[in-house]
Amino acid sequence: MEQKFSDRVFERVKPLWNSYLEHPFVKGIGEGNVDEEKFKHYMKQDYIYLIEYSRVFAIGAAKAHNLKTMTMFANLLSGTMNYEMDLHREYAARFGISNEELEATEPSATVTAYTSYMLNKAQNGGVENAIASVLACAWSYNFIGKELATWPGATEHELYGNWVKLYSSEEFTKIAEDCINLINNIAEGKPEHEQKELEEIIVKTSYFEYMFWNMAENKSFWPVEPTV
Ligand SMILES: Cc1ncc(CN)c(N)n1
Repeated sequence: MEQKFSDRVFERVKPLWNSYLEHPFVKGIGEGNVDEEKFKHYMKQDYIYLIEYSRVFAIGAAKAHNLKTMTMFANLLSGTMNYEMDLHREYAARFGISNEELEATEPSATVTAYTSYMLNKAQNGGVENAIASVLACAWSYNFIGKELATWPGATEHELYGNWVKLYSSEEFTKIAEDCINLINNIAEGKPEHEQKELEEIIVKTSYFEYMFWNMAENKSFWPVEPTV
């Protein structure tokens, strides 16, 4: 059977994605013992990350060559803004954070770097760059969610259970699978050097994902100069 582009990508990123499962913040969600202040910081930063991530889907829709691809990007955009971001709004309400405050969150250095990278690639390339920029985001969260859902008590945890449930849900699995199908359809038949460029975007965004988990664990924002 012919290898799909996503199979080759998965082989490359698997060690890095497996390391997410060892990350203290991710493990803490699965074990239900993440510090609440760290989780609040993560949730706020993730909300504004998702606004920029949604823009990448919009760019993909605008650059699509046919109606089927355009519709898929539009559905991914709607799924993110209405389904995934509802989780963040629900957590914010529990923490007493208004939607206005959530939306006005100042982006950290990691969020700024990550979203600037994705938007730059999507704006300066074709539709293939748009989907390559968001693939690791959707797919790796589903990879993590499905794994954590097998950990004892993870989906029932009173605070973090909803996170695990959403990212392992059928709806979110469909979002991840739609991204995988899009990249396979778009990468198919492209010359090796172009496939390599897409693979590089997916590897870089996978590194950014790791940096995001670090940002959450360390509650980091911007580095502070010791002398100022
Ligand atoms: C940083 C990040 N990456 C990916 C996802 C999943 N859309 C997310 N919510 N946040």
